[in-house]
Amino acid sequence: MIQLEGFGKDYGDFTAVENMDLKIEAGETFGFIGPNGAGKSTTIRFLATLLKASRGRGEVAGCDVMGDPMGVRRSIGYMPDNFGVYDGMRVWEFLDFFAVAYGINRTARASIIDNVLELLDLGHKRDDFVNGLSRGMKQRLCLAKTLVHDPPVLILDEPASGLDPRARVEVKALLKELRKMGKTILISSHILTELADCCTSIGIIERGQLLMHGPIDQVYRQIRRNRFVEIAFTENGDAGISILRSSPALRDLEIRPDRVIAELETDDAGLAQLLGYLIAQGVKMRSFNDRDPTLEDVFMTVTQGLVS
Ligand SMILES: Nc1ncnc2c1ncn2[C@@H]1O[C@H](COP(=O)(O)OP(=O)(O)OP(=O)(O)O)[C@@H](O)[C@H]1O
Repeated sequence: MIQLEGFGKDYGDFTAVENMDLKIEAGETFGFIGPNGAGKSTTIRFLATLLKASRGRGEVAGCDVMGDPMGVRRSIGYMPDNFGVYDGMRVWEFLDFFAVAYGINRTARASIIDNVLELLDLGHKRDDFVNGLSRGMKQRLCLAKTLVHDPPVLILDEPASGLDPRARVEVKALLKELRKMGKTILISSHILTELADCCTSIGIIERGQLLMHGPIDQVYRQIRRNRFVEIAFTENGDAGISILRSSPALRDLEIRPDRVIAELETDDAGLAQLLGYLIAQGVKMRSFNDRDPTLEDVFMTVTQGLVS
């Protein structure tokens, strides 16, 4: 549904995105993850037909991004990172304005606006002025705007940025709902955990390079050679930490007040051996938990500390 082939973008001498290949299948919710300045918005703005590529090409819903921009625009709902709402308009008028722009006739518009308002839980704000809405409500209204022409593809640039935790949870729930409706979604974020439970696939971008992408479980598996073990010591914790530090398999060690998290390049046998050794050395533990990597772990492993 979304495809990039050798996409690159330069701003003068500066290369913002290098030679990016990407394929997102229909029905996927793709999390585009990277720190500030990584090149997410540049890629997204190209896909939304707002920016020309310096090299390469892209396709959205079968339409060539540069050859058929109108086809692409009809197929996408785009939410920019810096969105604005027009002052002096009521909520329903704002949506009606975009529905008119998409050429939807008057009769259809009324029911579409009602449906979209209901989906976004904005029905009670129908007649409010948009400039009086809270940030969270404005963000939701912007999301509503992307849906009025019922596009198969949604391209959302940091839709949850600046929202409080409750509003973030609501955005995530909404994304799941939209996925169930069959939408293909590309969503960007620099907050890793934000996307962990609502994406089917992810791509990790840093300094203009897509370092890794694929189905979320595949990406996890690729880095699975590194194991993340959470250990809570009850006695001789200092000795435990020294043992971990002297292990040749240790890649990273995070020490927290109640536990440590060791990243180890080893297998099941190696972990069993380490556990046995800790016990033999008189280190007491209430847990030694080989946990699944989190999105944060994946990101740190993949970017290998290039993040400044
Ligand atoms: N119009 C422009 N002219 C010059 N440089 C630009 C322009 N737009 C973006 N850049 C640079 O290109 C790089 C990528 O920017 P981009 O906005 O795509 O990153 P991003 O991953 O979306 O970051 P953020 O999370 O901060 O939005 C940055 O170094 C940015 O400063």
